[in-house]
Amino acid sequence: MIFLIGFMGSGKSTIAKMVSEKTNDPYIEMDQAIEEDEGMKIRDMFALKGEEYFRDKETEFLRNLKHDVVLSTGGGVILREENRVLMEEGTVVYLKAEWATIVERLTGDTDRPLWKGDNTEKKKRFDERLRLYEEAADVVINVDGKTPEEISEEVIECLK
Ligand SMILES: Nc1ncnc2c1ncn2[C@@H]1O[C@H](COP(=O)(O)OP(=O)(O)O)[C@@H](O)[C@H]1O
Ligand SMILES: O=C(O)C1=C[C@@H](OP(=O)(O)O)[C@@H](O)[C@H](O)C1
Ligand SMILES: [Mg+2]
Repeated sequence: MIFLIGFMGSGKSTIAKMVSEKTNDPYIEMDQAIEEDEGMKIRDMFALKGEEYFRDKETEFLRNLKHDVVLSTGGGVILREENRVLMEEGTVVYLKAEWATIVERLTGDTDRPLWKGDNTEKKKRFDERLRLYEEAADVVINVDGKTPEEISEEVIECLK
């Protein structure tokens, strides 16, 4: 099992798909799987049911994961201790991006309910989470200035 973790915009969804295409290992995009299970977009889930409801779905998803897959998680998966413990079952790869990289990629994004407010608020969330990503990670890959192609190759390389 490979878990890709990292802040919103670090490239988890993009890289999981690419790694899976290169290795032929199956992959799951956790946010997408939850959206399909719930029949609802994540931003609507946050708005209608609240963040905790979504967090429960994330934990449930990890508890029920049976098959060996490449999994792109959502950026907040590291918030719950139970999730961090569940991910110890596999290799946790942290896609580490500088704040400037995140801003460059997500400016104008309206899909992510927690990508909101002014930059100080967003940066605070980023800073608060850094330690949790580092702690949960088995492997850290710096993604700044690299193409998805290069990052995918690095992920595959470090899993050998
Ligand atoms: N290495 C990269 N270089 C440039 N843009 C990237 C790279 N990886 C992802 N992106 C872009 O950044 C945005 C966020 O990527 P995404 O895979 O959704 O991240 P996450 O799942 O971590 O939030 C998307 O628009 C994606 O195309
Ligand atoms: O960081 C977060 O708390 C979240 C990140 C999102 O996934 P991405 O990291 O793929 O954007 C998604 O799970 C949800 O909007 C919450
Ligand atoms: Mg994603």
